Amino acid sequence: MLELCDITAGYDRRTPVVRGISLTVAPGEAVGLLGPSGCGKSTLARVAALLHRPDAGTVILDGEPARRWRHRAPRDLRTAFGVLFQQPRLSADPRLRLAELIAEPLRATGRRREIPARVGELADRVGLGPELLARRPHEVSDGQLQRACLARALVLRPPWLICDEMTAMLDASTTAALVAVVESYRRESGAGLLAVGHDRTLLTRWCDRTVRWAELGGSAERPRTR
Ligand SMILES: Nc1ncnc2c1ncn2[C@@H]1O[C@H](COP(=O)(O)OP(=O)(O)OP(=O)(O)O)[C@@H](O)[C@H]1O
Repeated sequence: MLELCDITAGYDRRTPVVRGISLTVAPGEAVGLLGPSGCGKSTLARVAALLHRPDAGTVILDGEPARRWRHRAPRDLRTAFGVLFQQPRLSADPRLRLAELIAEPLRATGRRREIPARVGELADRVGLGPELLARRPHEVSDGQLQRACLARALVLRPPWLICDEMTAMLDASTTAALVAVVESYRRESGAGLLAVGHDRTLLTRWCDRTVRWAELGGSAERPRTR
């Protein structure tokens, strides 16, 4: 269970952008979080993935409250999340070829031996051929780079996925392809998903339930079921 309890977070303690938000994702569940631009969805998504320390409130992962954040979080908690952001270029090292980008989490966790098989399998899954895998981020389209970032997010087989406007920059067919990859991964792994965005049609089709930002807050979650 991923529990966000009464989270207050932001970039200046005097004016938090997220105030007293609570949200729960059950194992295997897909929850969509809808909200207008600038309301704080990305900030909350980063808190959920242990990438941003909240000013107040608790993130509880499978009963264990998170106490450390970013690189200070224990590895097993940090690697429990596969995270995808809206702009793949901001989260991709421009020096790495796509194959190296996908392999990065395996390298960082000392699992180099798994790299060839796992990168091949995931490249197939997201639809990247050998020629694209040899290119660097500036030599591919946003959609191709996002495919590589999705492969990277799945490479450690995380039990949780956090997708922050993952498809906002993409066309309809790439969006459908990436959502299909996420869903097939979730079917086989049982991973839970928090998908953040402002596309109501996409999120209500994709997720088991969708909650609106305006409905969250205080200490109680008031989910909207589709
Ligand atoms: N690194 C930062 N430093 C200071 N303020 C920030 C930072 N990142 C975001 N903000 C501000 O926090 C607020 C919430 O931003 P956030 O990105 O969480 O919203 P969002 O709902 O995801 O928006 P969008 O849908 O446009 O991506 C905004 O007012 C934004 O300007």
